[in-house]
Amino acid sequence: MPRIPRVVFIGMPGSGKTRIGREVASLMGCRFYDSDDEIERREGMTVKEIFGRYGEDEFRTIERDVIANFLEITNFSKSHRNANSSDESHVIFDGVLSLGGGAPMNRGTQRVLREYASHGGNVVYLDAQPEEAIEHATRSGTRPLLKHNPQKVWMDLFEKRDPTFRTISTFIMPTHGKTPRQAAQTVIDTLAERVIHISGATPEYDVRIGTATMRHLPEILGKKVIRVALIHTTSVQRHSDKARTILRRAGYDVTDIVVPDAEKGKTLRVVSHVWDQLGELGFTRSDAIVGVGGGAATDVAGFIAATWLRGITYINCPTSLLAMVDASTGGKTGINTDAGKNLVGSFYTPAGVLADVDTLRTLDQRIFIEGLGEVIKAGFISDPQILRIVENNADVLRTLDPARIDDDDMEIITELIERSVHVKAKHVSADLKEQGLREFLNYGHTLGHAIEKLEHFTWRHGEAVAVGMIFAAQLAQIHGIVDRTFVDYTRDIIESVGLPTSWRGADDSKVLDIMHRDKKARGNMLRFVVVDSIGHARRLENPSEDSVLEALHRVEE
Ligand SMILES: NC(=O)c1ccc[n+]([C@@H]2O[C@H](COP(=O)([O-])OP(=O)(O)OC[C@H]3O[C@@H](n4cnc5c(N)ncnc54)[C@H](O)[C@@H]3O)[C@@H](O)[C@H]2O)c1
Ligand SMILES: O=C(O)C(=O)C[C@@H](O)[C@H](O)[C@H](O)COP(=O)(O)O
Repeated sequence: MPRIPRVVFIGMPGSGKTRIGREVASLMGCRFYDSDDEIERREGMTVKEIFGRYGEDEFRTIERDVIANFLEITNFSKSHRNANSSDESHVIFDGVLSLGGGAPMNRGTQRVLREYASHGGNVVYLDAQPEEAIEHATRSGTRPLLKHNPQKVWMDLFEKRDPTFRTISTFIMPTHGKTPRQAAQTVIDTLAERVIHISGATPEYDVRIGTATMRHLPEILGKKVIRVALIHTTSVQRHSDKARTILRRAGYDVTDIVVPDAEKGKTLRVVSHVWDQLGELGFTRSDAIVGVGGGAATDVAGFIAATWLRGITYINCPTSLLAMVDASTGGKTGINTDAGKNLVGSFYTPAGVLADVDTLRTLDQRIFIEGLGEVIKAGFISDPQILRIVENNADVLRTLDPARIDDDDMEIITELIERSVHVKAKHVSADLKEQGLREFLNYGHTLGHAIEKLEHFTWRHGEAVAVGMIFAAQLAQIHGIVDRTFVDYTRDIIESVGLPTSWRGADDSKVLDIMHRDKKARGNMLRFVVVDSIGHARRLENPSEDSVLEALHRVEE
């Protein structure tokens, strides 16, 4: 089976393509290759001699062929493949390749790199500080190009190459302040991330799930952003501290804006107060918001971003399981009003979602388990494998102490997050504004939102959704859509992870009243999402009030 480099480094002269590339290869226990060495071996001449004898155009053609050969472009089949997963594959991703500084400027080489990346290859742009890179590049005195006025020559090249490097790379790695070893470790951590692309929205963006993912904040914000408002609650202070450090190191002017915890933060009063703060700070359209926290914090941060100056850039850094699997992705932003939950908001897409799974370690156990409500929902509406993983690991999940998550637990949790985000991505990419498919993400929410409101938010969102799913299953059974076994299975899996399975809280009329204010309702007609077989959702429109109340009474037991 052909072997293809797992990562290809590109960058300016002196950016560390060889030093960092070698470190990455050594940490991964694989071989390091340099395209210039390979060209010299193949041609039996030095790069300088090839330039001298044939000129740059011919050199770039040879270089393109060597790189294409390395990347086995012709061996790629149409089947999906991912260098970062163990998916079945017709090639093995192994080794590290470093390219000559000017290589990605050749159109043919660009096509080769794009094809490689489209099959899961990693093209890493080492983004070095000019002074450091120039110093490194000129130190050996072996680069003829930089012999005279290296500062100007390097900067001119940088102006030309940087935009291309940014578009051609699959990720950009700022190297400033890092030893080659640290930079290599960061590359390896990034390669281990699970990345889910969200399309069908402007901007399109990635959800990155892994460790220390907040390091990507600067590369997503880019160079135009000057001020960043870091919106968070005090309960996640240590995580927002990390974000602040990363942002300040990258040169942003960062202001912390602390909002009240949980649903208390999702109010117009809080939003209005933050608008005032942004006004005082002189926030312009080229400034940005970073929301760090649970789903309530990311919902309100997103809403503020959507409404300030009619929309500025924002990034979500979810820190609860529920926010990672659901709330942070998809661009539903909003606040609660006296009339009900999430009744005011907008669809406004983040520029990126950075889920650092290590932040889960500071969660309360109840909040962790709550998140499983939305995980199970994703399983019921779209991905039966999620339910199998939950079933197989129910004891671990129910008794998990987040402070003591070990590697095996983390693997299970990360898999559940990744799968749930895929479910979310499928629905929001196809239907950002909830005109059809996206409604299925609301499974369990019609009663769920009513419970939250009637219990004055003492019930957690995921807990209420859990009971809401049992209610929806009961309703589906009453309407002959599923049988009793399905209802029992729903209740059992929810119970197995320690989520509530019943609720008795209010007059029927109060529950019905809130259900009528659900966003899925149309006029006087109630509409529900039900599941007719595991992994497949559909709508149930205008069921009789008797059947709705019968289902409600069944969850009181
Ligand atoms: N926009 C969407 O698509 C979407 C989807 C699902 C849920 N939601 C919303 O998300 C909210 C529920 O999210 P949630 O369950 O994360 O609740 P939450 O935001 O209230 O967070 C739960 C609690 O955990 C704390 N917390 C969060 N991360 C922590 C950490 N790492 N360490 C310690 N404490 C931490 C929070 O401060 C809070 O006290 C609801 O408002 C719900 O409506 C939105
Ligand atoms: O993203 C969606 O769409 C969802 O419905 C996801 C839900 O899990 C989430 O709770 C959402 O906030 C509910 O939206 P709402 O419009 O019903 O309030």
